[in-house]
Amino acid sequence: MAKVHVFDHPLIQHKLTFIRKADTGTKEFRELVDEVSTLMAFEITRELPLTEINIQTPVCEATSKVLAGKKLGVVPILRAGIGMVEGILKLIPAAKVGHVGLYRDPETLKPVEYYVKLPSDVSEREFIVVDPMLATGGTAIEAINSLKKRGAVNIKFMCLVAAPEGVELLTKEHPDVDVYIAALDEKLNDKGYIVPGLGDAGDRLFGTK
Ligand SMILES: O=P(O)(O)OC[C@H]1O[C@H](OP(=O)(O)OP(=O)(O)O)[C@H](O)[C@@H]1O
Ligand SMILES: O=c1cc[nH]c(=O)[nH]1
Ligand SMILES: [Mg+2]
Repeated sequence: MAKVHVFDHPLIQHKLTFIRKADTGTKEFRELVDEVSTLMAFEITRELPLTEINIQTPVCEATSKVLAGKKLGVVPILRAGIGMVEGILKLIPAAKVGHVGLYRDPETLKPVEYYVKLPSDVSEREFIVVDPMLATGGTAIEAINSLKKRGAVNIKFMCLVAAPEGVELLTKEHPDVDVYIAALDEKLNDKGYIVPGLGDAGDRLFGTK
């Protein structure tokens, strides 16, 4: 069964408030999404394996811990997921970056795939699929289907704001995928937007309508 982690760290919650505010402009919105993504990456990497190496400190020889070199991949769901990539790479710069392009049809709310590019060693990597919004869940489910179809076996999903409907469907469809959320909101409205949410994440990141 998938685990659902809601990050209640005060810095994440504080920054998210300003991301949500309608009068936050594109520049500040993008910077805040970047910062929250770094903070979430700090939490999500908590269980990365370590190994010990021998080093010389100015005082003596010692054994000390370094990352064991697990192969990681970050996969933003285009477009809005792009806003989270740099923030994550600040902490795990060696991760490879794949892309899955999906948009949600505004009438049917069904996801439409238009692009996929993943690292070649898909089955050996641990992937973090990122998108600021998990609304109906259709997009995240399709993105993960796309990765699994190409051989991915180790996947986490990370988003800023989720609706309960999306979390329920995603964890039902992909029980092996743990979900990491900055805030679990109240519901979806009749247009499929998260309430209270933050509006259209892609439009707010890139200044489009
Ligand atoms: O959970 P769902 O109901 O599927 O909705 C969530 C999706 O909708 C938004 O993308 P959008 O279609 O606006 O594309 P964009 O990133 O290009 O703006 C958002 O960034 C998610 O990808
Ligand atoms: O609230 C929502 C729902 C889907 N996509 C968004 O960008 N925002
Ligand atoms: Mg959008």
